[in-house]
Amino acid sequence: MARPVRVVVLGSGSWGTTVAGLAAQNTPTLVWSRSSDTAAEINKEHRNSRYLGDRELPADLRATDDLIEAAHEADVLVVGVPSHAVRGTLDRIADEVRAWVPVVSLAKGLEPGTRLRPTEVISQCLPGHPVGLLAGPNIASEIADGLAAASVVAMQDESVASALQPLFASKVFRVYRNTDVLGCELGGVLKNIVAIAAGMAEGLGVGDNTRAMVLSRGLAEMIRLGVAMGAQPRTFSGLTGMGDLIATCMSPASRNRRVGEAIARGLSVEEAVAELGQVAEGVKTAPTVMELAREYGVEMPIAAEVEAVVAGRRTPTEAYRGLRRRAPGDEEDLV
Ligand SMILES: NC(=O)C1=CN([C@@H]2O[C@H](COP(=O)(O)OP(=O)(O)OC[C@H]3O[C@@H](n4cnc5c(N)ncnc54)[C@H](O)[C@@H]3O)[C@@H](O)[C@H]2O)C=CC1
Ligand SMILES: O=C(CO)COP(=O)(O)O
Repeated sequence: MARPVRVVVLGSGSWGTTVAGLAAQNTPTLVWSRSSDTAAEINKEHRNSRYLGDRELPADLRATDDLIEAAHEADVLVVGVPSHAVRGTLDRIADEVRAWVPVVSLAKGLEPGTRLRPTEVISQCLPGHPVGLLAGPNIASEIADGLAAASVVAMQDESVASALQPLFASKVFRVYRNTDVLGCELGGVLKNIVAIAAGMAEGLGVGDNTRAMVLSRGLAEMIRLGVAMGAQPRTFSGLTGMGDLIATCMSPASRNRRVGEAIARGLSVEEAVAELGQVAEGVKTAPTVMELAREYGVEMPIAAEVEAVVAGRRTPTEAYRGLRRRAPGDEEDLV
């Protein structure tokens, strides 16, 4: 009998640990943590208190602080570190991962400097491997609590995607497939910036109509840049686009939204990020997205205001005033 597929997740933050917990219910799974204390806590107490509080993890989820050991074990490699850490982590194991092992990114940001998406960074570090991502409206704490949700494995090769789906799925976690890797990945990246705007709106005490305007016009910006870069417009009305945008903008647990709210309360960006103690990818990604918007010649007024706020050039109140300066054009003009 063939031995089961072994999943290895790199990164033991809130989402890396949660995805490892999902996989461990289906197949032998190992999570790598750069913290030996966290690895020991997962192994001995089946918890990751720093990121997931008292939530109990599957007893057979194993953890290690040895990156090389983790790389050797992988039949499927899941990259769950933040976008800025993907290259540094994978460079250390480029010669250790077996050829053809599929690699699945969880990261929702862009690499600062290169402007590359995480799957592009992965392809540079691990050439020749099938590379894709798992994304959707997936607030980690809710999924760790066992609440129902859905996600998407995006891979160019549908047969690899089909093989990956059951590794992460459960009765309450539905995993779809999509071959539009670019569109799915950009959805997760861009919604974080709109979520910072939604958080600022929350902190400023706006009404529901304003919230809905930020989401809808934010989605229009996501589609505009995505299509200019070559993504399928339809992808943005699915789980990885509108779905993730709604979850992240609405959830008080979203780190990006919380950063926006904290800035509107008067904290500096640095103070807001420090208060959070977890990654809010939209903060680092906003300037990179505006570079892409300029390169592709697309207008992204909401993202531009968010970028100005995180760079300290505007207050949230000024940013919302700034949005009013632009004359409304044709609503259908998405591209
Ligand atoms: N938390 C969530 O609900 C979701 C998060 N994501 C995405 O997943 C990615 C990971 O996020 P989280 O687990 O939530 O972050 P987190 O802030 O909870 O944890 C980050 C993890 O990465 C590790 N890390 C940070 N810098 C590192 C470095 N230079 N080298 C190695 N390890 C490093 C930290 O020690 C920690 O274990 C992000 O791109 C995020 O946008 C995607 C879906 C849901
Ligand atoms: O991507 C997420 C939900 O799908 C998590 O969003 P935050 O990083 O804002 O918490």
